[in-house]
Amino acid sequence: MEEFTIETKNLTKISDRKLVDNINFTAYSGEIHAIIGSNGEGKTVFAKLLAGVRQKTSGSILINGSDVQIHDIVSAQNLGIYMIQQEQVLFPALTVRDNIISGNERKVGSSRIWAPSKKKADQICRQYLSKFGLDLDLDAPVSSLSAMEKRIVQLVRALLGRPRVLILDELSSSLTSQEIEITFRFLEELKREQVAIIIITHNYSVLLRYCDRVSIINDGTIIGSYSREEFSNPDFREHIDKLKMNFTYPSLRLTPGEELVKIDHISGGMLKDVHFSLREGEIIGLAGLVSSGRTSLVKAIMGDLKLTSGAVTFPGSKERPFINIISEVDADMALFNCQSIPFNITASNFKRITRHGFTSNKKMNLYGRHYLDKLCFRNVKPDTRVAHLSTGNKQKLIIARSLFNHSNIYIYNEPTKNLDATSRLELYNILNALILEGATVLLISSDFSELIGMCSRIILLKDGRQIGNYSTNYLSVEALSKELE
Ligand SMILES: Nc1ncnc2c1ncn2[C@@H]1O[C@H](COP(=O)(O)OP(=O)(O)OP(=O)(O)O)[C@@H](O)[C@H]1O
Repeated sequence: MEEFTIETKNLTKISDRKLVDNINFTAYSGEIHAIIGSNGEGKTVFAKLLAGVRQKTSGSILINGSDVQIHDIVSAQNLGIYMIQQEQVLFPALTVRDNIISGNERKVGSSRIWAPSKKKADQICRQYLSKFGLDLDLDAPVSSLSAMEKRIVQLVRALLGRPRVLILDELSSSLTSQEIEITFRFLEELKREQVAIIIITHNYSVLLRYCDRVSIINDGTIIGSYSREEFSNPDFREHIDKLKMNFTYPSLRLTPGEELVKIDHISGGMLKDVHFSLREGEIIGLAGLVSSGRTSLVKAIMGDLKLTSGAVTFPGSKERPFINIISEVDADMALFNCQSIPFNITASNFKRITRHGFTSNKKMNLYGRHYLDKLCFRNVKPDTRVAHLSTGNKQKLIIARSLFNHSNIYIYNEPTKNLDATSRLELYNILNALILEGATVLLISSDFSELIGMCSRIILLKDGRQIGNYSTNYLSVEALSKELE
């Protein structure tokens, strides 16, 4: 592929306010260009304008200096611009094969009339999936895949279109460092083929390790662009400090108190002889790769999995206590999109806002405002529509909802996915406050540095078996990844 540039000149998008404000931006073929910034600053809206998912209000997009018209996704794709969105844009009930091939039929050799043969489609799907080390059942519905596998299916679908510009919105969230490495090894290959790769990320190590250039978005506009050689400039460091991307974990190690949950040699589903305890004042990490049994273990604790041996007990409670959980489903599935922000926050415990049998709107709004402040939502008001929130802000809303309902057992599955560094730190401090009050937290995360930074112990699961229960004092990300290989 020949070299080219994709540029924007004064690109602007106005909705109820300016979401993208006069952005001048250039990305070059054969580079990985990162876009960074806090939650809700306009990164996704900007990327969607390039990819034709949303339409600009004014300004222009240019390829090699010539104005191009992007009216919709198809016109963007005809110019070679493809985007992997943060939300999963897949057909959950269709097979892996159909999801990959849909929209790409002509590119895999079908005629105007006939769909591509199953044999040909399978061959192409396997060829691309194997680049990521995946050997998926092509007849499986996409809904049965893990987060990483779904992302790769979306990526493969885009790759079949032979993109010139590939935009990846938060590809690395919920991926382990190994999975990130596999993905970027492939992106490096595309880079050599002169594809311009634009990634939106909150992950500082991804930025340092893989990106050639970075643009910083604040309040809908680009406030600085830096090449890799400029990453040590004081000016750039100042931006990074402001975004807190180089934060250190506020780890708090307390002496564990009473046992709150005892997982006593349980087997059932895919779990085999898993055993550990959750005690007051502890954050315990749970690490495992795809299909390791993390979800089954959560189900077992919630009483939602039939056990063949062992038991989950709650010493100190006569009956099953209330467990506060953030599950792995996408924010869009977990929120009431047509209801207000205060409704979504207080929905976990309407009793707290009920007077004389009626929910009090006044109390609902009061609590809504309180949690918006507590979790530092920027540019968000209680009456902002939930559907219009950025992905990171939706995730914060889920966290706020879980905090609204007090409990002393918290199970948080990937709670920091899509959060900017400031919001992550905010959440870590909240977790510390919870354990200081005597709660216990089971933190499930693909981010091993987060687990090592915040947890006192880490349980390792592999193929449903517990292969380790380690203190994090002397544990490194590399050692943890090696154990799980
Ligand atoms: N359709 C819409 N109408 C009104 N406001 C919107 C709409 N879509 C997005 N916004 C607002 O635009 C701003 C930028 O959103 P965007 O999704 O681009 O943020 P982001 O920088 O990608 O954040 P994150 O890191 O959380 O993904 C947010 O304040 C969001 O609430």
